[in-house]
Amino acid sequence: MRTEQMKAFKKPFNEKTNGNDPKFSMGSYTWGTPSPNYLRQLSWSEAYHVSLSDILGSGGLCTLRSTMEQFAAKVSELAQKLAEILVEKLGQNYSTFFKETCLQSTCFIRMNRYPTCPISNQMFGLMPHTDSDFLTILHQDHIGGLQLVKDGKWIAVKPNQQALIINIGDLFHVWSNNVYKSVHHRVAANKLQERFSTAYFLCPSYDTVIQSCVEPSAYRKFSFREYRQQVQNDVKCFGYKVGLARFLL
Ligand SMILES: O=C(O)CCC(=O)C(=O)O
Ligand SMILES: [Fe+2]
Repeated sequence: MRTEQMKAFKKPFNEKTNGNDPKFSMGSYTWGTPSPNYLRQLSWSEAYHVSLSDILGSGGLCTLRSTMEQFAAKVSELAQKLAEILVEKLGQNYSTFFKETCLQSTCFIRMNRYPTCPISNQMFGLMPHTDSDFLTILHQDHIGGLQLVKDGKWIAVKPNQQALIINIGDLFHVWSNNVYKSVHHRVAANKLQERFSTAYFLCPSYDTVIQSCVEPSAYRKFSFREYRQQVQNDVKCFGYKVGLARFLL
């Protein structure tokens, strides 16, 4: 998977941006941040953010897409299992909720590349954020740079290529009514070495209503579509994601 990912990023810029190669939907390839207001809001990275509905059943014609499909099949099984365990630990009986709402076709894979950055002390590889999903399964290479907030402090996640990193996302945060915390994370820019990572986002269909599994809920109900829209609008207007604060009751 990583080899195919590296090949995809090696393509000339105009091939990546015109959306024809490697045949993902228009807009899957992104670089930087959509509308930064100042330098520190510009992520020093490029990514393919791919809806699995684009690649499922693509057959063997494109090596990247069929590799992604195989990767997704394995990782989605793991994501489902983890979600089930997390629900069970909450004492909730929603054993089929994730199987029914987070189909493979509604999930996403994001391939990230962080090029070397000559002004690494002024930039992030990826701006601080939380993920807008139920949970994320992340694989990073040996370079390091991922950091997360623990007890109010930014700490580095030691790179380990033999391990997967599991992040709770905003939707589980709401669903568990603040029991599982959506983790703030970011990637430091690196002056000397490029870095790659691959993320699988467990997402529901856009119509799914997100609400806490217990009452009284700290958040108002919203659809996943509404949440994505709000996040996109905020990023466009302010240069950053406001996130769950918008939905607090
Ligand atoms: O590259 C990483 O380690 C983090 C990637 C990430 O947070 C994301 O794609 O949402
Ligand atoms: Fe993330």
